[in-house]
Amino acid sequence: MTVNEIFYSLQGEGGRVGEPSIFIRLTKCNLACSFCDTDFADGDDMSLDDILNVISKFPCKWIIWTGGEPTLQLKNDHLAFFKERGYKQAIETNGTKPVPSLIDYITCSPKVNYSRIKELIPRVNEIRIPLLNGDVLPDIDIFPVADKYFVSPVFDGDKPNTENINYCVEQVKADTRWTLSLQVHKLIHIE
Ligand SMILES: Nc1nc2[nH]cc(C(=O)O)c2c(=O)[nH]1
Ligand code: SF4
Ligand SMILES: [Mg+2]
Repeated sequence: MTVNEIFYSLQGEGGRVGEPSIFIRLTKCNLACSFCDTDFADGDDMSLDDILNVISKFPCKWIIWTGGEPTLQLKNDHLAFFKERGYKQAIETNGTKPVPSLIDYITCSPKVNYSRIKELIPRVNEIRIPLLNGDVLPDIDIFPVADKYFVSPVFDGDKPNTENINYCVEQVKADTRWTLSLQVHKLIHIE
């Protein structure tokens, strides 16, 4: 696999915020969002053993596959390798590709083609939609069934954007099926 970076931190967003997690950021994405906060272009080829060598140093059994768009590379063969070694595996996906079945926790952060996501990924653990001041919050029913639906105000890089946050607060207050999610890792300056 081509890997951009591997780091150990706390999940900074969504329904599992604060949980220790090993982030494996895979190279490549099939979208080019204006607000993208990740430089995922570079990467090194790593075998599954190479990756295991790095992550086994961390006292944690949860992996978060992210990117870029991790579904462009991630297959059940990869997931089975880590599952056999006692890891649980989550994914942060943009919802444009199917998710391999061995994933234990799916966060879908939709950016485009909202109505197609349901066909590709019928059930997710969380939807976490990035929103900018003035963006129309889509009807929640367009998305796959989820345990939780989050609105995530887009930050200015690593800094909170007060206008975006206030706008998202109003959206959530107006439709209580949504919950606000902040990028806590940026607020507390961790990776
Ligand atoms: N702490 C922390 N939590 C995160 N949750 C999703 C992230 C991502 O970049 O996909 C991320 C990240 O980069 N850092
Ligand atoms: S889908 Fe995610 S990683 Fe890809 S360009 Fe958009 S924000 Fe960046
Ligand atoms: Mg990030």
